[in-house]
Amino acid sequence: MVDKKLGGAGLRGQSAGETKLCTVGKSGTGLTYCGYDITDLAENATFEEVAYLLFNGELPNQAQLDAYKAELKPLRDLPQALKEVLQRIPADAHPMDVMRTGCSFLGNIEPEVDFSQQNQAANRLLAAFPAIMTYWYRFSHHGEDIDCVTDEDTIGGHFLKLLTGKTPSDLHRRVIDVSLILYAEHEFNASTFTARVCASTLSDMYSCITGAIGSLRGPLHGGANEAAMDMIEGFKSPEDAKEQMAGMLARKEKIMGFGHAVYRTSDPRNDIIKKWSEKLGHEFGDTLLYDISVACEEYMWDTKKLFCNADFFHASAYHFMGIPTKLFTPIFVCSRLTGWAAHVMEQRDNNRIIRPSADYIGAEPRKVTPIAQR
Ligand SMILES: CC(=O)SCCNC(=O)CCNC(=O)[C@H](O)C(C)(C)COP(=O)(O)OP(=O)(O)OC[C@H]1O[C@@H](n2cnc3c(N)ncnc32)[C@H](O)[C@@H]1OP(=O)(O)O
Ligand SMILES: O=C([O-])CC(=O)C(=O)O
Repeated sequence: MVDKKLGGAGLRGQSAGETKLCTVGKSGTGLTYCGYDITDLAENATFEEVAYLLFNGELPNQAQLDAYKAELKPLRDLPQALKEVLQRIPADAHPMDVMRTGCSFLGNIEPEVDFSQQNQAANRLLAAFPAIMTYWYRFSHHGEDIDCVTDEDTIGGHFLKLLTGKTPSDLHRRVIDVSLILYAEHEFNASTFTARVCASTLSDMYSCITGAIGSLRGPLHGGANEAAMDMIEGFKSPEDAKEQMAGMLARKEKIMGFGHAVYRTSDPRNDIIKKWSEKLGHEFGDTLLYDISVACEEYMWDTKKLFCNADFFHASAYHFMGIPTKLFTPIFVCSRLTGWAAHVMEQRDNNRIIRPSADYIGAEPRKVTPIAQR
């Protein structure tokens, strides 16, 4: 892991543009948003403050934060036409496909007609994504036609209340808020780069975000938190985890939730979510899943020098909060939308269409043989 191959396939380590939004793998803890360290933000800010920071470049003061939250709250409800679309999506659909469709459909009925509406479009998605996910989930899985408005003050609390219908505990509100902060932004990762490529053609905000959701869906990116959950659920004990992981590595299988395209020795988000996972395990009254996760972490480091990325301890943390596994990656969407939209705005500010070149490795020039002679 320490000797990561740079350049070549995957554009690893190559600069593909400039950003003021984020640094990954630089000095300090290795992740900053607009100059603020992720650990500082996770301890001393809320997700709405981070969203404001990414969209405006500065943290809000209290009056600005109050005004921003007041602006977002009326945008939480879903139009009837969107509810009807969500009602038609079956329970066995992939929830990331639901998010992609929800985003795309909203772009049909509330389009971003010109770029002066970009903040409005981003705020609409930020406020409405929790309801898109939970309205579909509760309708398709439990036949409930839920009210998409809650009295919860924050986006995280609003999501938890929509999911369960119950007022969340302060601990759960805080953990989901921290999780949304951790997932909000990460420089030129695959989904953000997708959004920027789309933005560079001067396309609309909804198209950029819809494309980004498609890229986040894969198990090598956002889908890893669900894949990690599926894996750790199959381990009976910390000892069993180590034994089974040895087999997986011998079969050259990828262990989801480990490794990173940029970080070499650790992901700064891991320590933060790991601590919250431990706390939640104690509150849950059964820390087995946490203990198994710690055994996986130790084993992977000892044998392969591979470390947990942001996704690994999110699996146990979300599980302890009673969140269904299939909603893990959609929560990532609710958060990363802020980073994606901020990058779309930044790309538009100084745009040139993104169009790299390829090294040709195909056939030498040749003539078309008439079809009867092929
Ligand atoms: C929020 C996020 O999106 S974080 C990323 C979430 N994704 C995952 O957790 C999926 C599992 N991890 C991976 O597939 C990879 O580590 C990635 C996609 C994140 C990064 O890929 P790369 O930058 O190509 O990995 P890297 O160059 O560090 O790989 C070095 C070696 O370690 C191996 N390796 C890397 N990660 C893992 C893993 N999780 N399990 C097993 N082997 C691994 C690679 O196969 C490679 O081996 P090789 O040289 O024999 O081919
Ligand atoms: O940066 C990456 O390649 C993946 C990642 O951790 C993220 O998007 O949060």
